[in-house]
Amino acid sequence: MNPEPASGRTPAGGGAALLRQEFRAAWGSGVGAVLAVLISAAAALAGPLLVRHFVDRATAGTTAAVLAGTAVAYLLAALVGTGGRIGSGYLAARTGWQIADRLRERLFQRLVVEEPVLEVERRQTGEVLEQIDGNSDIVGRAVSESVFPMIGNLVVAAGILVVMLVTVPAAGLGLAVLAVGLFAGFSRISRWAVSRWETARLQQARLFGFLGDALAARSDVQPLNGTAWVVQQADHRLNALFAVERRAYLAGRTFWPATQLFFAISFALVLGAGLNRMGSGGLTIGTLAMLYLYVDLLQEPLEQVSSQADELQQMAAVLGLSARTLAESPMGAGARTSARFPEGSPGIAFEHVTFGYGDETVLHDVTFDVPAGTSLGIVGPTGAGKSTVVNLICGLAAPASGLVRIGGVDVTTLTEAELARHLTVLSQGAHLFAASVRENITLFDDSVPAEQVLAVLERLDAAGWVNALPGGLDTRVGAGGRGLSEGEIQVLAGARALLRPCGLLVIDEGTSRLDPQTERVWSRVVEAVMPGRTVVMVAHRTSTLAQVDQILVLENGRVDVSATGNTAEILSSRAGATS
Ligand SMILES: Nc1ncnc2c1ncn2[C@@H]1O[C@H](COP(=O)(O)OP(=O)(O)OP(=O)(O)O)[C@@H](O)[C@H]1O
Repeated sequence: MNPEPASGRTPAGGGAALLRQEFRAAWGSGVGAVLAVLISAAAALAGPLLVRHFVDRATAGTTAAVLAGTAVAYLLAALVGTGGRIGSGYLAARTGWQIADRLRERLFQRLVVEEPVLEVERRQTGEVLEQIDGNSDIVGRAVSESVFPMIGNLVVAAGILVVMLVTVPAAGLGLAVLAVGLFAGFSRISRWAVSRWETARLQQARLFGFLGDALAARSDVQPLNGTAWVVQQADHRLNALFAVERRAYLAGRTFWPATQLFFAISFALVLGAGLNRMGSGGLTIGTLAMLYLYVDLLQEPLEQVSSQADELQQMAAVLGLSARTLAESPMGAGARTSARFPEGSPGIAFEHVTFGYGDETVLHDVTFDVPAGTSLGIVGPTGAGKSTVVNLICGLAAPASGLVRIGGVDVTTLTEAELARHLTVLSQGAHLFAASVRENITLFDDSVPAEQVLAVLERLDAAGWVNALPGGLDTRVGAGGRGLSEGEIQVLAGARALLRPCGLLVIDEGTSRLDPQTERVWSRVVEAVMPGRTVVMVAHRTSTLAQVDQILVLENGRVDVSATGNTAEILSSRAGATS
């Protein structure tokens, strides 16, 4: 169970705060993993103590029973240590993947669900996926494979230092000073490496964005002989990424010779001091053996710490980036209220609307009115601003000035859910999911009965075609409608729009270039979905324009008043002009 909502904002404090938040969400297995790590560390520390006991008792001539008891205790410690390592490995992996899944969910929520559609579309799919999945994966792997082992290694190292300070104080103190120096150096190098890893992660996301684009454009690129260019671009990006990653990786690895030096100095200091004290009778042979084993035990944690450094630095970089992403407010997030508009077919009004993408104004002082239950066709040359008008009606963008009203209510004050309750869209570019025909029509709403879906298809004259498919309504469709004709895709899009009991319909004719048969199917779909609704249609063909009550002509983002008006008059004047 998540103690916090998946979309909860990350407080100030960046990556560390985010990691703490995520740990709190996976606290059960996290605490278990820490306990298991502490148990295995304690077992590792107990080994040399038991050896000292054994050697000192043996040299003092104790009984075989005491020695056997110590040996059994040693074996038990080894067994507990192994059990602790297995348990911590399992719990650490569990914690890591819980954290990764939650982070994935939060990043998805932020970058895909909360972000306005137009912003999401601006970014490359591969880049967004890499930011969500690639980054969460790195955090999950680092938590399970490096964070918990690192805690165990630090506990073992600290325990050894304490034993050294008690047994050979001067050498122990020297080691403590060296360890503090090593830690400070490591922190410094890490800060540098983390910033390199941040750059590397951003570059990797861009690389994936490019690869996703190249994949999507494959059918265009190949005939245009652009493959070499794509490969060259990918190569260029990979080389740049490799250069940054190499620098970041090397920064982590510079720690390795330092740990080796620390180990060599520890060996010399502790054994030198130990031998010296033994010569003067201040140390038993058992204690010297224990010191040797402890210094030897230090090698593994030190090596692991240096080999895990780059994984931890990458994790820190990713956490920092993710925390910044999660803390940003979605662009254009305004004060949406619980405003509602009346049931039925609401009217639409644009009042002196001006709008631009960035600095470029694309709609200038646009005013029009679509009374409830009537229809408006918007025409105009490419780039005139037709789709932008639709974006404003659908709440995908907000006017820079002026008002867009639906049912008399300012559309920017409506929540997405309230707008979606009243608005349905029919687009020639409708996306079909890799799912069944039925799921594509109901948009995965299992509560809609098959009979209702078939009734809708009947109204589009398509029930026979769907029933003849190998699995009927349950036939699977390829992603983007692969395996279906253009006309069939439009029928499914029409069925989707018909099924939703919304009083407001937006129709987006993406193109006028349809073959005659598909055009006939499209006209039939449009005719079936319009009755009883307020309709705004971006129109590209006369056959569909004939079905609307009014026509609005846009030219360079402005309403061409002289050409705008009642459909019958405009169409007859056009016919007159061309006859
Ligand atoms: N998401 C966007 N970001 C930036 N500029 C955009 C965006 N969408 C459209 N534009 C620009 O806004 C202007 C109007 O575009 P819009 O898509 O509304 O025109 P349109 O009349 O629908 O064109 P078409 O008939 O070719 O679809 C164009 O100059 C276009 O380049």
